[in-house]
Amino acid sequence: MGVTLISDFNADSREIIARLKDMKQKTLLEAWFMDDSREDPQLPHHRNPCEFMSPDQSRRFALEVESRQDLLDLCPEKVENYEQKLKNFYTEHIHADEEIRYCLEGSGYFDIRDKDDRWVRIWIKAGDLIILPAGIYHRFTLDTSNYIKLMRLFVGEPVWTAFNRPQEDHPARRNYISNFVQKTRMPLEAY
Ligand SMILES: CSCCC(=O)C(=O)O
Ligand SMILES: [Fe+2]
Repeated sequence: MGVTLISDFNADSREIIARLKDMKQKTLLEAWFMDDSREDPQLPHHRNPCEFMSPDQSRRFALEVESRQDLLDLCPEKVENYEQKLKNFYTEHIHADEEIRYCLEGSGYFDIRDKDDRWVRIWIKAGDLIILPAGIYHRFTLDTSNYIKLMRLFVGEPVWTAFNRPQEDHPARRNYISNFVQKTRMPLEAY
């Protein structure tokens, strides 16, 4: 299940952001470990047998966003250089800042690397909010429905830059490894 459903998108975007700010925690999205196949990325890529993320594997995030956002309507008719954009989104990368996305319509897959470098596929649908920490390796693709409408939210100045893997010396990567990956190796009671 997602975080919340905000169906009234015509509401002032500041109101939406205020509502997002009210949500103090993020619930587990539908997420699973991926198989190793290089076939069509838009297929679900479950392992056999399926291996879903457990609630304990999900982490909580406090959400603080400023009122900076834009909309991305991702389908062939509405986006220039659609094929190239999709290819770029599916290239493994990091950012210097958090990546915050709220799904208004449609669906798609965010793939993130876990601490053991396995791909975890997270299925984002209308009403879902995802916040990827700065420095986490990730990529994105549409699913077979071929459409998603995303609100991109930023803390501070919008920065789009993607740094493709490998980026082990990037400050955001180093910070992520020391603050996040090492903590997730500790037992849960240590939080
Ligand atoms: C379509 S939004 C997700 C793609 C992505 O990782 C990015 O924009 O950096
Ligand atoms: Fe990204």
